[in-house]
Amino acid sequence: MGVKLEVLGDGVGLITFSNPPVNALAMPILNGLKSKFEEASNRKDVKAIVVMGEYGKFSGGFDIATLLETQKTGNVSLLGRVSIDIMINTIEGSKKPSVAAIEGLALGGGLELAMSCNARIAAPKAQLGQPELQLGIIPGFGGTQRLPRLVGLSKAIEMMLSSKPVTSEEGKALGLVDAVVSSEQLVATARKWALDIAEGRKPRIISLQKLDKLEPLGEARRILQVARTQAKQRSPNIPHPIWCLDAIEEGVVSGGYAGSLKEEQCFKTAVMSPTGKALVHIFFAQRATTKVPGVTDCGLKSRPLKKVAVIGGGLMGSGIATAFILSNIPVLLKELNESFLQQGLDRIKANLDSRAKKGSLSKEKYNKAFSLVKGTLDYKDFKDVDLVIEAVIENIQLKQQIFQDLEKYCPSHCILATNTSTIDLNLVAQKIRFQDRVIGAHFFSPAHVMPLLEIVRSNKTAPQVIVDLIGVGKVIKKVPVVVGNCTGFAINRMFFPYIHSAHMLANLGIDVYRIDRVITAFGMPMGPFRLADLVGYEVSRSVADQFAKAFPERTYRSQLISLLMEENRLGQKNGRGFYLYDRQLKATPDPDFKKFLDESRRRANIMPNGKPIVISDEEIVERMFFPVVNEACRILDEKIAVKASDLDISSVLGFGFPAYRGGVVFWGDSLGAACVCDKLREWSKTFGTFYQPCTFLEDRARRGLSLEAAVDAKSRL
Ligand SMILES: C[C@H](O)CC(=O)SCCNC(=O)CCNC(=O)[C@H](O)C(C)(C)COP(=O)(O)OP(=O)(O)OC[C@H]1O[C@@H](n2cnc3c(N)ncnc32)[C@H](O)[C@@H]1OP(=O)(O)O
Repeated sequence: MGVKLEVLGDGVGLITFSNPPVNALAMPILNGLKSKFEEASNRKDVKAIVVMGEYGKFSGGFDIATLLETQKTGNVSLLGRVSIDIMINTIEGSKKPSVAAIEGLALGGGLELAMSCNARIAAPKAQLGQPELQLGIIPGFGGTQRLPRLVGLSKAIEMMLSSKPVTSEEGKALGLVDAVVSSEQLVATARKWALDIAEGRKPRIISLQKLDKLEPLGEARRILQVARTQAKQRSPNIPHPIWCLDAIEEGVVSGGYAGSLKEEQCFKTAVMSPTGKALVHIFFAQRATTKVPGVTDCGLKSRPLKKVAVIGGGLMGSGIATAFILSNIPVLLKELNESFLQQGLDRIKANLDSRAKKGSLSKEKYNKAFSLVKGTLDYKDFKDVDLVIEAVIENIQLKQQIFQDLEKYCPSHCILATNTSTIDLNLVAQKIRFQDRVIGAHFFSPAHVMPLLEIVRSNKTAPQVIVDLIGVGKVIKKVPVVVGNCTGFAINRMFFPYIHSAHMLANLGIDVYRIDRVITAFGMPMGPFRLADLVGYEVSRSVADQFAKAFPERTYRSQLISLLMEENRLGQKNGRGFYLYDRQLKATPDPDFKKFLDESRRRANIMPNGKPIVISDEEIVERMFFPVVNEACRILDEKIAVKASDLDISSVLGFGFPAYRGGVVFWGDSLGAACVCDKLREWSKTFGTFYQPCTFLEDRARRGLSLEAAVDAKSRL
């Protein structure tokens, strides 16, 4: 880690910085850059400066660990005054011109550093972007000022608000990059460019003072107004997109320096905001999922995967097969008969078609992907597969038979995985000899789209097999979360109290449409009743049965869904469920729905004195999610998950808990363990054991500890 200055024979001062793996701009690097720029600026033998990152990467941006430390300590001075002090005064204000030589990536602060130079030369396919909003913050080293001046306001706003990078080639077309040259030519071209500027053959462009790409004031204000309206509509619960637009506007109206001052202020506010804290937490939580103590720290390497077999071509199996072939892994799809097999292959084709229709799959890639799937009816074809994923219906006997067959036909190194979402792994593997190669690979529907892979290990699963499956997850671009074995594992276990709470509230007199509205306003993609319509009631019922058996004391059973089914209301599937659906599947509340609700409430008979309870929207959210936090605590206590951040990521990627609230445990902590515990205890007095806080939560609340603090009990796995 460090910054060095090398003065080359042609008079170019080459500044190289390194901070593996992504050359993050930690404070020592930024201070090193400042000092080397000053030195180069003052040296008589330096005519011009080229700056580049080591290891084929420019920079992944400001060091996010520093953001975390600032948030944890509350010490905003850790952020320094980089924008004014280094980017404007030292780099742009240098006596010598500078050129950035970009390879690999220039993201966030990395791109801001490059934009402070007088030109940017990039190797092909580098990624350039301002992804700060994804972290709940805004660009803080001048990005809100320089990007609009280089690429125009509309494109700059789009890049910042979407957090999406552009390639070198796109950057060239936009004016962000001055030339794209091969990696071998990169430094030589940058040196020449820098000398051309120093010797007057090319203009010295100072991005912060550029005006030609900025729209006239009236037009700029209109663009900003439209962006503001859209940002508020799209993300009503988060403030930082608006702060980003405020900083841009200040720069457009009052000039780049005033804009930089405004940006600095908004950047610091954003870093310390609840959204900034939550999204920085999510960034690290996502990267921590592949660090499993006792498994990934033992020197094991994931073995290469050449061929996968998927058993069952239903919705899940076809989605899983699609995920593999899209990542160039050959798949053998096994079905019971020709007709089922054809249906499975057709489903895979439909998945690819839908990608192609959206423009995200070229004809060539489509053909390549589809050529990688082969159908079979015979286990004899399994002799060279490295991984089998069973994705048949949730029937224990059927799964046990399949695993016995697999043990017979698959090679001895082959991993045997089940996609069950609820059934105990030990039951699935009960009848086979080598249970150490059995693992759960729980995908979420649609499997080729949803980003999460819940990897379930039993107490017998070999660490090598877990490491292999983490590797598989990465290959197929999923976030793998490793959890222990129990009914529902981690994600469905957290989710089931949410659904039960919704039904309890409905039977306590709260309107189902109001519940859905409140939960959507909180940030979930849809409310629990709209979701039930989408998923189908059979699935909900079979999962509910499993939970009722495993956790009877905290199961709440309602008659509502049975009442709907009795009248052939099956949800979205037949256009009538909690909602009515038109041809475009647009859901509208049904005025006649009240009769089902009244009957369900009559049968449940839990309204105090027979009258609906009266509660605020805030309490609806708490009643829905505090039991989820409570279940997360049980999962941590039982060591089904090894760290709280795994549950945060699981809740965000598995059931759509808003990332900007940091995941369920982080959110619970933001309210305080005592607050969650006290309310649950209070509700449990009237409404029973469903709300009873668990001992882990009680203990944390009593000791004033956070829920995410590490668990000290020994693992039960
Ligand atoms: C003031 C400024 O405007 C503010 C900023 O610049 S904020 C930062 C803006 N930059 C970003 O948001 C980029 C964040 N990083 C990424 O998107 C991705 O890491 C990447 C595209 C750079 C690389 O992706 P990939 O190759 O899949 O590697 P990935 O596993 O994500 O990261 C590798 C390691 O680098 C770390 N890392 C990545 N970017 C980092 C950063 N900006 N700061 C600190 N660490 C970073 C990761 O935490 C991870 O560490 P680990 O190995 O200990 O878990």
